[in-house]
Amino acid sequence: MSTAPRLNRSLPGMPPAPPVRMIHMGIGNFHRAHQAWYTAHAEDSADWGYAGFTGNSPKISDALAPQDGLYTLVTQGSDGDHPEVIGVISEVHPASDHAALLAKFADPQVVVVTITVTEQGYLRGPDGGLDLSQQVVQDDIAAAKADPRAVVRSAPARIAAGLAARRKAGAGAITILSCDNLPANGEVAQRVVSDFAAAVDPALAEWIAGNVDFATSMVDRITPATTEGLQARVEELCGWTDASPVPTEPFHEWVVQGSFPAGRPKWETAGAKLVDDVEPYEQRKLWLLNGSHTLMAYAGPIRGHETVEQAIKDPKVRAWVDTFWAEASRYLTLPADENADYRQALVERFENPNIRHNLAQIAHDGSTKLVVRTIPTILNERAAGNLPRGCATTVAAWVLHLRGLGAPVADKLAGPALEAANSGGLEVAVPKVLDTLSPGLGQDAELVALVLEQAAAIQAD
Ligand SMILES: NC(=O)c1ccc[n+]([C@@H]2O[C@H](COP(=O)([O-])OP(=O)(O)OC[C@H]3O[C@@H](n4cnc5c(N)ncnc54)[C@H](O)[C@@H]3O)[C@@H](O)[C@H]2O)c1
Ligand SMILES: O=P(O)(O)OC[C@@H](O)[C@@H](O)[C@H](O)[C@H](O)CO
Repeated sequence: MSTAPRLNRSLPGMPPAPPVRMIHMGIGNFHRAHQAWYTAHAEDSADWGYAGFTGNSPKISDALAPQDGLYTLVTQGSDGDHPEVIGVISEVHPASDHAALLAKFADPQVVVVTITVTEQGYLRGPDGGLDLSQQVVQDDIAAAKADPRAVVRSAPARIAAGLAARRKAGAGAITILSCDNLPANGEVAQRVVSDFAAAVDPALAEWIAGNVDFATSMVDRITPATTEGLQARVEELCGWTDASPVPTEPFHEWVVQGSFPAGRPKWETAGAKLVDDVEPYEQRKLWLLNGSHTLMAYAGPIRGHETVEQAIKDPKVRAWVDTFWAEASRYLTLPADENADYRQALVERFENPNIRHNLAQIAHDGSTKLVVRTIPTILNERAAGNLPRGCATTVAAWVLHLRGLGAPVADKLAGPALEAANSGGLEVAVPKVLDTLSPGLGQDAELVALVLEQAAAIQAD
């Protein structure tokens, strides 16, 4: 049993809690390595504290509340582990503390809400709007109609309930800033929150349209899940126990587009880029980094790999990744030489031997991820008359994954794809799975043949 003290603000040298002027919804590892890090490193960090809320499970709030919101961020580079205490989370709450969430939204001092609720947390339907067919959405609409302060569970409903409380309090304009790996994540957040509000109270939807800035951002920092080994390492390096330290890589990037009518931390002083159009950066990151992660997450485990590092160092996987990158790069709008440098830097980041990024973690929720990471390049390539072998490798590996090979399936929305993938032999399954990703794609005989070829290649040797 350790005799080391638990990390908390009364230990010598710990930072004071800044005043709460921001909310984070979906506090997990990524928020703590990224938005909280940028805030802690901004020149006005002493003025900007976070009230952090988990997205669903109370695991992180249970770990951080006894630590006064403090945690150890361990940057794992080729030169070893660098621990740092991050102090900008001034208070932390479980998602179930709905009253606290409403109180923070109603506070005029609070002017920014960052969110990381995962790609599936937005509950989008096939038309991009809020999926009204989902039970949780229907339950939340009924609850919010009966009482605007009623406890609701989905992210769009919780944000809309917070905004209703803000409108009632006359607390003024606010920015909702999405930090999830989704293209046009600000527009996506705006659409699902506005759809929810319109279903509950059209006047609220109108208030949102006039008072809420939905900002968009490209976020990047490879941040795996915490391990017990990291907890032991922190105790060894720092002399305190931390129930929830965060491992991360040295690289970080944040490109933000928003008007922030009520202010924000000076994130640019910590290296964030504030731009008028985030889309070119988003596309490059989602297609090159996340797209190749997705390829490796399904193909890697079938070839016996557990981590990104192992997969990228397998020459066969590396060749598939290079092929995929060449295909996707044809449709990027940033300068070609910058994209080439970006790919080279990605190889170095993926090969980092000190970061253990499990492929099974990245394999979660493929039905949502392939649609934004792989399908756009397939459609672009087919329209140009090309056969995209790299993209076909991702699809083939995903079909094999859905048929039980490699990492276990963890994807609440994969029902139709799972059924399609297991409906017969691969020749039957592949067109059906392609149709779940993009209706009609399964009719493309040349593409189907290529996916089958790559399925054989993944399973060879
Ligand atoms: N980890 C990374 O390297 C990384 C990098 C860039 C972007 N991101 C984005 O951040 C998200 C979270 O990643 P993480 O590493 O912090 O994961 P995590 O598992 O550490 O935390 C996930 C958080 O999301 C919440 N959540 C999960 N499902 C939800 C749902 N359906 N509705 C509302 N909240 C939900 C959880 O309660 C938790 O608070 C990713 O899905 C991705 O979009 C992560
Ligand atoms: O976080 P997800 O689940 O959207 O995707 C898994 C990884 O591709 C992702 O977390 C990357 O590590 C991250 O996007 C790097 O910035």
